[in-house]
Amino acid sequence: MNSDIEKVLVSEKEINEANERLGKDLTEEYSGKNPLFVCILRGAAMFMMDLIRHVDIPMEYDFMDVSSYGGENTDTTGDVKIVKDLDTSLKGRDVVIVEDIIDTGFTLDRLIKLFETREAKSIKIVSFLDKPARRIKQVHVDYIGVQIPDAFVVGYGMDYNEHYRNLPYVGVLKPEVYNAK
Ligand SMILES: O=P(O)(O)OC[C@H]1O[C@H](OP(=O)(O)OP(=O)(O)O)[C@H](O)[C@@H]1O
Ligand SMILES: Nc1nc2[nH]cnc2c(=O)[nH]1
Repeated sequence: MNSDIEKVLVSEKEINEANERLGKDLTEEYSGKNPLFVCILRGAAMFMMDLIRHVDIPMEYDFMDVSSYGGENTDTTGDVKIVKDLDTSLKGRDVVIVEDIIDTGFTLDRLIKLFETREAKSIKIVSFLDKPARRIKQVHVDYIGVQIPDAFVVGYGMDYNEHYRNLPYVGVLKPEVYNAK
């Protein structure tokens, strides 16, 4: 285990189990619909690539980069900025927004409103993690991998100051890691 990690919250085994279950559910729901999976960079990249191995139907994907947290800031600003937009039209498409984590809900709330203006036929959300204790915007998350308590997590795509995204599990950092920065 990485020496900066205090505790593993979601193990590799639990990650694989969640992805298998979610992939099966999405395969059933979207059969015959050629859904467009929209990966919200950067955190959700690892999750989406694992998830779609279990989605056994024709589908497409695209990437969008939005940002509300930056650098050493582990709290939300409520201000969501589009850094890179989609290349694919959403008009008439069954869209699945793929997120790594829903925390305050600000990012998702903003994205859903934006995608509605782009005339998507349907919009559903799959998030690997859900942290309901910190919700400010009430958003409906259709598919959830794992619910976690109120803690700032890293790994499996998620960063602290751009580090730890490559860890194959989700964990909590030791307090001294923050103090050292
Ligand atoms: O529910 P919220 O409070 O809005 O938080 C969730 C968002 O925060 C994270 O992204 P972040 O801005 O950290 O960017 P990153 O994915 O590039 O690390 C995560 O990927 C979500 O998009
Ligand atoms: N890395 C990381 N990004 C987040 N964005 C919203 N919540 C979190 C979190 O717990 N960890």
